[in-house]
Amino acid sequence: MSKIPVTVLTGFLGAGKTTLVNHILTAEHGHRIAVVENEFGEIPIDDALVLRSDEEFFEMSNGCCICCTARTDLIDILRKLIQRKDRIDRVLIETTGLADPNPVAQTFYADEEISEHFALDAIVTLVDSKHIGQHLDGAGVGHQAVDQIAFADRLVLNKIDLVGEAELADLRERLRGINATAEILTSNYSKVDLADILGVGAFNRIVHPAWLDEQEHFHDPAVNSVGIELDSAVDGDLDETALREWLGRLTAEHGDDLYRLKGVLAVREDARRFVLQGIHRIFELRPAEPWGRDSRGSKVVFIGRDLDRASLVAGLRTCARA
Ligand SMILES: Nc1nc2c(ncn2[C@@H]2O[C@H](COP(=O)(O)OP(=O)(O)OP(=O)(O)O)[C@@H](O)[C@H]2O)c(=O)[nH]1
Repeated sequence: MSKIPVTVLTGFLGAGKTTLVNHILTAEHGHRIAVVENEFGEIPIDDALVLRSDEEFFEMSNGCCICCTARTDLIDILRKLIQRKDRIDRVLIETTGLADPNPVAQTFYADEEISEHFALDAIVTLVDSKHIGQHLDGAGVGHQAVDQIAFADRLVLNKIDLVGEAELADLRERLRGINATAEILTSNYSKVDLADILGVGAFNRIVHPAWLDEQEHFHDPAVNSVGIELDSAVDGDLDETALREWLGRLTAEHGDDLYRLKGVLAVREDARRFVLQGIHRIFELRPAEPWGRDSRGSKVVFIGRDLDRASLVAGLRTCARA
């Protein structure tokens, strides 16, 4: 049974989230998306569209529906969506004002029924290209605007009508300094190709090798990124038990500072690649495609605050010697 992919949408105040949601709810894009709103009442939809108090979902004419968690919690909403599964093919959760995607992400791992039907797909962060600079100026880690950029899988630079090419190039450079790995898209009035933000499989995807090369560009001292590469022929494969224990300890002890961990790993005596994905204290390590003729090796990227490269390298190497 295929799981319904879930996109988590974040973005600082005024970035264009509501504009995107309105676009999803009204345009003929062919996707049947359930939009879960944090707070109902933010979307400027007609009076005619306002939910009656006993209704939890409002169906739009393009096949999408909208529901809100103000009245009930996310798990309840998702349970109800399971019953409507034949009518939706994607879920988008707008995390209004929520800097930390951890509680939302947790829902998809911690609850058995939910994780059976849904799979976290990607975290998409909308950025107001004109104004984000002033939010980032002087903002340290822990500031919403910085954090939302740091943990994104996709960054959508919106409002590009308001900036020139040079300004946009500077912005890209700056965002690369906070998040070396997210794919960057641009938009006007949040008009993105929905296929670019929904069902992208960031949580399933094999890590792109270019990620590690991009570490060199990382220069924001507050948020840093540590990329580690082990060549199996030289350093050996990893022991799965040791690896799980180490990751468990690492995320338990440093979960607050670890925004994302992602990687592809060579596990001893297993022909398959193992994919690592994590957000703060949640991590998932699972087998994926076989290595085949590719040479085996482990690549991991940690993104977070004040990460200690030496101890991360030592920790991972220990798993290769276990
Ligand atoms: N010029 C320009 N304005 C835009 C664009 N996208 C959105 N806006 C405008 O920016 C304002 C804020 O957009 P919203 O979609 O409400 O932003 P939001 O992220 O939902 O804002 P909050 O709910 O405050 O977090 C609105 O007036 C939009 O019409 C764009 O690409 N260019």
